[in-house]
Amino acid sequence: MATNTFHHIQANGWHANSNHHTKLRKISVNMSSEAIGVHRQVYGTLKFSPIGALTTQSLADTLQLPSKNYSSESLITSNETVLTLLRHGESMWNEKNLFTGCVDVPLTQKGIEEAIEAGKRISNIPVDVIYTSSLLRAQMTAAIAMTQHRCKKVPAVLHNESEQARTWSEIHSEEAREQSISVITSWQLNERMYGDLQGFNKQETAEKLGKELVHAWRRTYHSPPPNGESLEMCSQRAVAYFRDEIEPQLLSGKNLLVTAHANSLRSIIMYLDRLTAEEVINLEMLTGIPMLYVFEGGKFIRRGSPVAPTEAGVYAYTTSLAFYRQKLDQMPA
Ligand SMILES: O=C(O)[C@@H](CO)OP(=O)(O)O
Repeated sequence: MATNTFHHIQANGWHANSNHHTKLRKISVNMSSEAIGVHRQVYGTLKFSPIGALTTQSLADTLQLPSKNYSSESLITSNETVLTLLRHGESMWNEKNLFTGCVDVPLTQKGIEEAIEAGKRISNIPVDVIYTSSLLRAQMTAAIAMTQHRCKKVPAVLHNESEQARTWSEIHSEEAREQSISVITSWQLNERMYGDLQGFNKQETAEKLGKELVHAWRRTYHSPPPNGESLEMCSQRAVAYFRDEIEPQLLSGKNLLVTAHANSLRSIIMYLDRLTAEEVINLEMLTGIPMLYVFEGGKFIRRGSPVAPTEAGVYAYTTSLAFYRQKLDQMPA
């Protein structure tokens, strides 16, 4: 991989060390300057999906926007939707370098700050529904990130653990419902279950049992840690959930935020980017760095990580996103 390419990916908080499959292409995005106010070049990492999001058709579709309603659903009238993936901020066990897996520990102060920063980065990206794991650190990250969102909607957890919990958490005012974003929690998005390693220090374990063995448990696709899940096992439940629950929502026009974990997200990205078992070894997920995908025509196109809310280029990903940002600008303060 060319040095520039590697640096670009690193700058986006995205460590994909694979050097022969990641192609960086420069995409010239020429949008209506009157409508969008930007004409910029956007850099995207393309693996196997062709770029198809920027067509005159989608621009024409997007131009038919209602003026009063600020919901992202009505703003994005093309068939395009966005998927934002976000690993939780630093947890108290990340800080201590302990194998965490399904142990349910909260964020550190640094993790809270990372979630705020992530929220700023996605504050102009539409979010209609939030999916999160059933673990506190992912839920905290989603809730904290949404405090920064310019739509000012309130995330509200749908409690689906029993019929009673579902009924008792219902919102009955239509106005309040419109101003809220449903949060759907699912164990299938949880971190891989780390088995007998949960609670042990990663470095000490590597020193005791051998670096190669521990690296194989942590990063390879097929090797399960003792009594725990391999990435493959984690992938079977996380990707099945993604295909059965998350993809249909994107297809139905919803823009989604998914907050989850290093290995459930590695599984999902492996599926989205069609990585091989070899390639996924080098896929590292940083805490609190959002990654944006555009979903159009049944294809996922990775668009990188939004850098900052002030960065004009962020809004030049697609015309629909630029319009959504423009509508947010018009919202009363
Ligand atoms: O401990 C864990 O649960 C995970 C993520 O922090 O560790 P790893 O770096 O091995 O994926």
